Amino acid sequence: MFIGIAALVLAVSAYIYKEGLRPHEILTRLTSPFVLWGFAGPQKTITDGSESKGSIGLGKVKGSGNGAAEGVAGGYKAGLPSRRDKVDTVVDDDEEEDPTTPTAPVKIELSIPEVDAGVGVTQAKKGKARRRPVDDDSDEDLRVPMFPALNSAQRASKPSSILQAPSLVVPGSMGPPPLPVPKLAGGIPSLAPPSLMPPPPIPIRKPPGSSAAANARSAQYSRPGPTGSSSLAVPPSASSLVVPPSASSALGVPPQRSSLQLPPTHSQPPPKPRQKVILTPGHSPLDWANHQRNLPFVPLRRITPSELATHGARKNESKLYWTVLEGKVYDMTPYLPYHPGGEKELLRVAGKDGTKLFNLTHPWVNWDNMLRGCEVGILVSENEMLKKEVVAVDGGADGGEDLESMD
Ligand code: HEM
Repeated sequence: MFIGIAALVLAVSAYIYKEGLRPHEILTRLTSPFVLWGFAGPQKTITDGSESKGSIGLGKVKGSGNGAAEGVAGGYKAGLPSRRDKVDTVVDDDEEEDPTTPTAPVKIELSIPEVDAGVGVTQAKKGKARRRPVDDDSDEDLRVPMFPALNSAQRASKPSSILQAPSLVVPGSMGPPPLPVPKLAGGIPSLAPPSLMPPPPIPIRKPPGSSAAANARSAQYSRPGPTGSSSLAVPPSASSLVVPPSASSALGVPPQRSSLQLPPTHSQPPPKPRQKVILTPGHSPLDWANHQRNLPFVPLRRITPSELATHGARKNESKLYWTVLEGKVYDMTPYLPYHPGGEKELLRVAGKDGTKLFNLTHPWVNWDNMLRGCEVGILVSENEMLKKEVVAVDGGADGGEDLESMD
């Protein structure tokens, strides 16, 4: 008895050492037969003759052909030949043990719900036992096939992490069902996790003669064309795209008339090209400002149109050129070389009233300030000259005149 127990302990120890089991795995393997047998009732037993690598129960086999076996305290020990083909019936703990039957360790697989095709199954029930046909080579290999099979579709569809997790895989038990794999509309399984949304459908070109729904779907993704009813469509007659006449003339393109465009107006004459002359050195506007300040004082006097005419461009013996701007007579002779428009233009108004022409040419020019030192008098009629003698009174530094004293 003692020797038997010692041998049993040694065998178990040797098996544990060989398998490299951890303590919790040993407890799991020891307790699973009890739990499964006691609460789950009869279990299927695979007797495909594979080598024992799955769960191991410790039990005794009753006899060698009568089908009585005690599957609670036995199991195949490492190195022992398989006796599964001798096991006909698996009985419960409460079944009476036949003392005459030699006990032998038997591997009893308790938690294999299904097996692959071609594997013999013995389904044990309490008090009864049914046996399915078993392969003849079950003596040599009692190994429990892993479920699902290595080449099954279920294993291929499972994440490898689930199958490899030791806490989730109970030897001899069925694994979790495969995770649902979302499929696309075309039947192609998606590789994305099920929590993520599938990508949007690929827009399909509208084939001619397709249905109305397909037309609406394709119109959602298609670019609006000129014939579409979208608000972004460009109207066929876009007058805003017509090149304006000014730009087209500059580019040398004939202008395109549109019904919304105003007709071209020619109310204003084309601008006159500038006629600035190249002034001689020392005759810039700044030079004139300095030169005007140094001009000698000239007493103002009454000047008649006849006298003004003697200071014109022609038949001018004095070579002094006068002009009238708004009633004031100016001797523009010193300004001639400083005039940006040239002497010729300035002499056009010599000996006469030049107000109108001056304002037509450059009304922005402050002539009163520019010609302050050139003023010689005021323009009076011939009748007024005959009445009174004009006497120049004011001879100040700024060239001002006392017009009251002239009267
Ligand atoms: C008598 C007093 C006049 C004074 C003080 C005067 C003064 C000036 C000044 C300061 C400018 C330069 C304007 C600028 O750069 O914007 C100018 C330009 C010119 N002036 Fe006179 N001017 C006088 C009379 C005249 C007259 C009578 C004519 C002849 C019609 C004339 C014809 C011009 C022309 C053609 C220019 C060139 C305009 C241009 O730059 O495009 N000016 N003048």
